[in-house]
Amino acid sequence: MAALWIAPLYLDPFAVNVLTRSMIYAVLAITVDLLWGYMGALTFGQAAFFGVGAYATAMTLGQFGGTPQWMAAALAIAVAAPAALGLAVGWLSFYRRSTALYASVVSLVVPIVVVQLIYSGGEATGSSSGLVGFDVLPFEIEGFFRLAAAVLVAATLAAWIFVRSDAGRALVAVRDNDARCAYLGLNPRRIQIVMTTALAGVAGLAGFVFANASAVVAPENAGFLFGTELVIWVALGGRGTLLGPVLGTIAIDYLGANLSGDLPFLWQLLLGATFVAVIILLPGGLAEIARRGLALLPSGRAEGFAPKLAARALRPAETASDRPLLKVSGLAKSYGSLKVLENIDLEVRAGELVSLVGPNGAGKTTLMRCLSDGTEPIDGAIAIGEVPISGLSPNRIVALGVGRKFQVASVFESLTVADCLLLARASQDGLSLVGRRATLNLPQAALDVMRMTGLDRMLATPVRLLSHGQKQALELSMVVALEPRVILLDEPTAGLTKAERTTIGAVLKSLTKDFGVAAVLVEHDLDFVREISSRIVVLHQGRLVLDGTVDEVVNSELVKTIYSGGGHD
Ligand SMILES: Nc1ncnc2c1ncn2[C@@H]1O[C@H](COP(=O)(O)OP(=O)(O)OP(=O)(O)O)[C@@H](O)[C@H]1O
Repeated sequence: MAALWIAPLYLDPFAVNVLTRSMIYAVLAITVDLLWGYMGALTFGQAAFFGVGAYATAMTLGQFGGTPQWMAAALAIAVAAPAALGLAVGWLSFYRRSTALYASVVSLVVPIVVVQLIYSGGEATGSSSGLVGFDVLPFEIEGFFRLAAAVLVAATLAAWIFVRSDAGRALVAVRDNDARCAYLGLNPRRIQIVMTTALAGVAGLAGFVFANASAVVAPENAGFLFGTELVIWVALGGRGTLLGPVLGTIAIDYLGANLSGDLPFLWQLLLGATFVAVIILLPGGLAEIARRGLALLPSGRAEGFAPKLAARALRPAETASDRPLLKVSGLAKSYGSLKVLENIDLEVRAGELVSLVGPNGAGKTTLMRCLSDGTEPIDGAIAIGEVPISGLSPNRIVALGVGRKFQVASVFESLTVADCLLLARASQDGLSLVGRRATLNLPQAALDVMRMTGLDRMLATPVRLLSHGQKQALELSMVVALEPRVILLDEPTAGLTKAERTTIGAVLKSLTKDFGVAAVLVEHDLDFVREISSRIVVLHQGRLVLDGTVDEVVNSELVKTIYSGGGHD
């Protein structure tokens, strides 16, 4: 801060002017980095929000003058207008079932639309010539330099605190695996929309400073070319790091201003070639070089953060009752003309562990999907407790008390073991926007799974370094940490050793017997099924062909025929 404060006294006016602009662009680079580097949404739209903020400032000050009241009003409009546009764009980009590519295309269209609006705005927007001659803050160039520096330092600090907080972990979780986020009861769409809105507001703030500092706004400030440049600067600097994009943007914009006047084509060529080289050779950007250098120093290899683990008291056991916790009536599901499930009736009560068996392709995973996602098109009805789940997205079904473990372990590869568990508790314990939770309170059953697989000693380990079996165990711990009333488990023991399987069996038995959880388990290991199930349901070619006690099913001729490859219609 001190260096930035005195820098304008030692720099020539050209450098002061250019660096003021570069630092404002660096604020924008931070917003692109948070959206793309951390949350995984490649965006070209930040230029549009910046342009709207700059134009809102210029139009307000041009119309009403730069009195303190109108200056404050211009600032408020410069933040609120892009934020409102950001809300609309966020909603359009991240509605349910939209893809990442779709969101990027929307972000590309927004600057084009905004520029067209500026062109067709006549005198109000100055059309292609932009706006000049409006009142600005009464600063000298040094004052604007310091204002830009203060905004940049504040934005960098705020972003730094945020990405290191618990909530920052949720951002990375959305990038890694938004489906898992939803199945932990978080709402990834809402996180994406809130971030788009908030960062559109920050871009608008940068636009306010820019309009004041440069005293001119032009359509290029909102255009998609500028939006693309921001992406290039962030990629070169190192997306997913904060200092990389900040320093990268300042360096490239400053160099560009110095070189592009004399060598416009050569500069573009140089920048393009460096961009391609960095993407191919150094996907982590220039920050990667710094990181590799730091990692060589003993002090550079800092251990990741790990909270203390503690057991939390589970809520009292669900009282045994005749009312089913899970009720499926007349369920049918087709993919086009392929009927995958037909006329399924199933009830699971508190304390029951129902195993779902059947040959490959019988429809077991599809049934699990229908039970945990109310937006799947189906015929028939499914209720959790007494609440019909039709139309409810997975995160709302989690809120009804349903936890689902997937067939292939679904965890967050870029996060640590502790972070995964933290996110599993987020829907109940909340997430801090500024700090880290020091103690992680998990249900005893989740701790048991952790202890027996040694995960409790690997809290700071990145998930991508875990073995297949450890990832399975971690996902199971996460699902148990949700404290579900109904737990859906698709092959939870695949890839685990015999000893681990036995312990998982004991954990599941305890969850159902002692805590009244209703469990549905898909499992191919019939010995395991026999040991722990209270009932077995046999699915064959999409139909429920048998629902009985362990003995009834194991001794059934029909089951023997199905598993020996017979039983076809
Ligand atoms: N998204 C989809 N689109 C089209 N067909 C699908 C889809 N998902 C599943 N199917 C089909 O539905 C049938 C049932 O699949 P499902 O995965 O539910 O079986 P499963 O019993 O879980 O098998 P496995 O034990 O191999 O996991 C299969 O014929 C499969 O090809």
